[in-house]
Amino acid sequence: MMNYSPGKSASPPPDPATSTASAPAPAPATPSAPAIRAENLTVTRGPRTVLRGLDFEVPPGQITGLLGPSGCGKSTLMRSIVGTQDKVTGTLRVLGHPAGAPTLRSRIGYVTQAPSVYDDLSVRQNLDYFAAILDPGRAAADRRHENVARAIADVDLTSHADALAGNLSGGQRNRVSLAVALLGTPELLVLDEPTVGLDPVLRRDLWDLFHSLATERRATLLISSHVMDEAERCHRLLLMREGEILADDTPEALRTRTHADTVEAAFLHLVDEAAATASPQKDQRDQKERTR
Ligand SMILES: Nc1ncnc2c1ncn2[C@@H]1O[C@H](COP(=O)(O)OP(=O)(O)OP(=O)(O)O)[C@@H](O)[C@H]1O
Repeated sequence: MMNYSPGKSASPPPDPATSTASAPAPAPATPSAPAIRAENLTVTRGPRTVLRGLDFEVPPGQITGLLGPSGCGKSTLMRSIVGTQDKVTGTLRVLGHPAGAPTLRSRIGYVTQAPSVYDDLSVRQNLDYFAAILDPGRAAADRRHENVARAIADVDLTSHADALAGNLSGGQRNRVSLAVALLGTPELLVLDEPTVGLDPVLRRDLWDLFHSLATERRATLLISSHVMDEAERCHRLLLMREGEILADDTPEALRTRTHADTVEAAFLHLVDEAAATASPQKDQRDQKERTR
């Protein structure tokens, strides 16, 4: 079990594997300044416009799910937010600064889809290495030791702390990456498909950890997934399709608005609605990009 006490929350979030439309995650009170604010955010990659004039806000201290089919632009949006994406135009403010500002480096934890760990180091050595970069010097040794132990416990790898990362399963290596991102106690965590390849028990435990980070550490989490049942675990959702935001709302409001039982059904409803109102210009543009 991960380092999380469900009893501390007013009402624990539902299990994504078994959650139903009647069990949305509780949302903490929303303070005013958004953690992320995008206006007319546009990104091109090669000849393609991958994100098309996005306008949205991500509230602080909550879990926002970024959902949509493969290739819709989720990773590109996350890369833009953490400042590693080229050819970004429009406005993108993160924790009150322009995305990519050096001052944000220690305030954001980012976990990519491919785990970034050293296979020839143990779990603890990986964490020690990144902790020494974040918080260098002899005087910080005790603090680093504590932070490393906490991050390893957060992701439930204490019993594997001395195993070589290269000998771990794919899901375990993903969790080492997540532990690295948790080291600096970041205010914003950007997690690109963190639950891919995990069994239902680990998935549930990770979602419990995410909720504890939001409720107890007041962190803001932006989590991408293309598994729609995980949407029910989020306080808010950004539903994406083909580089555009189809909806920006709570899971409950989305289901109510579309008269759907699940977020997946709501998403399909919104896709059909968007197709029905698509302009001939958009059809022409799509056709042109497909033939490039
Ligand atoms: N280097 C590149 N050059 C041109 N187009 C690219 C490049 N990388 C990605 N794309 C395109 O950008 C679009 C968005 O890709 P992105 O990886 O952001 O999608 P995604 O929603 O994260 O997909 P997945 O869920 O499969 O990870 C895709 O259509 C992809 O083909």
